[in-house]
Amino acid sequence: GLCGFSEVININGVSDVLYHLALGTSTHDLPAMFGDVKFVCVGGSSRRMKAFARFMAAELGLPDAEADPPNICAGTDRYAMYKAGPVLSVSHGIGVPSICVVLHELLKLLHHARCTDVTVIRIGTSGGIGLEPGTVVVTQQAVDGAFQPRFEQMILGRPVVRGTELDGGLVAELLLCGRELSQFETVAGNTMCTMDFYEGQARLDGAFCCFSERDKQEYLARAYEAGVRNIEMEALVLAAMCKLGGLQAAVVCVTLLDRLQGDQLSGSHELLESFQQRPQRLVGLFIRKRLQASGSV
Ligand SMILES: O=P(O)(O)O[C@H]1O[C@H](CO)[C@@H](O)[C@H]1O
Ligand SMILES: O=c1cc[nH]c(=O)[nH]1
Repeated sequence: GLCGFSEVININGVSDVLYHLALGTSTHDLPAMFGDVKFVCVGGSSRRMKAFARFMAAELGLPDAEADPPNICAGTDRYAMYKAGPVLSVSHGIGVPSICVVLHELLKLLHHARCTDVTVIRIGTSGGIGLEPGTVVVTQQAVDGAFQPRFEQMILGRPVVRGTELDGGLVAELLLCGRELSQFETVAGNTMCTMDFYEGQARLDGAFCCFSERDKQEYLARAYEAGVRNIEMEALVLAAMCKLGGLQAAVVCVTLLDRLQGDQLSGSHELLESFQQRPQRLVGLFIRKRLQASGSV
C-alpha cells in the first residue's frame, strides 16, 4: 500500500462507501478501475476538470482523445471525476470543507485501488499580489490568513494543527516546466488559503465590509512581505492531507487579477478562460515528462 496509509486511514470492516463520489468497495472494482493512477489533479470547477482530462488524453496520445470523457462520479452531482490513462481529474468545489471531504474519499480510493507513487496537484485560479494577471504561481508554502504554514481544524471540540509543508523538489520541477513552455510568466511564492472569497481575502466588495481600502492595502502589503504572491481557498488542506498521507503534492494556480489594483473579476469571459488553461498546460507538460522519464509513454 501507500506509505503511511494504514496508520492514517483506518478502514474498519470489509466494505467502504465513498459516499460523495458515488463509489464503493462492494459496488465497484476499484483496483481494476484506478490501479494504474499515478497523478491526481484537482480543481474547483467540474468543467475545467473535464477539459483537463481531454487535454491530457491528447497530450499523452491516448486512443480515445477526441471522445468526451465519461464522468466516473455520474451517480452524484457533488463532485465530477474523469480519467485519462494514469491521470485522474477531479473537481473539488469551493473552499476548505469541500476539498477536505473529497480528499478523504480520494485518499481512501487510492488506498483501496492499491495505487503507489501518486502525485497530487491542484490546478486552480487565485488572486495575485503585485503580479501581472495571468501569472502562474507554483506554491512554495501554503499559509493561513496570518501567514503561518498551519492548517487548524476542530476535531473532538479541540483545535488540531497540522503542518502544510510541500515538496521543494516538485516545486523546482514545475518551475522548470513553466520555463520550458515559456508561454506565460511562472513564479514560485507562498499561497495564502482563506475561508472566504470576500472579507477573508480583504475584499471591499462583499455584502459586508468592516475595514477601509487603507486597511486592505496594509494587510496585502504585509502578506507580500511574508512572501505571499497569491490567495485562494484550498491549498492548506491539500498540503496538510497529502503530507499526512505520505503523498507528493503541489499547488499551481493562475492569478486572475492583481489584488493591489482591485477586487472585482471584470476581465472578459474569454480572457479568464484562457488564464485557467495555463496551469493545465504547465502540469500537462510536467506529467508527460514524468511519464517519459519512467518509460511509460
Ligand atoms: O478556481 P478554483 O480551483 O476553484 O480556485 C479558486 O477559485 C475559487 C473562488 O473563486 C476557490 O475555490 C479558489 O480556491
Ligand atoms: O481573487 C481570487 C480569485 C480566484 N480565487 C480566489 O480565491 N480569489
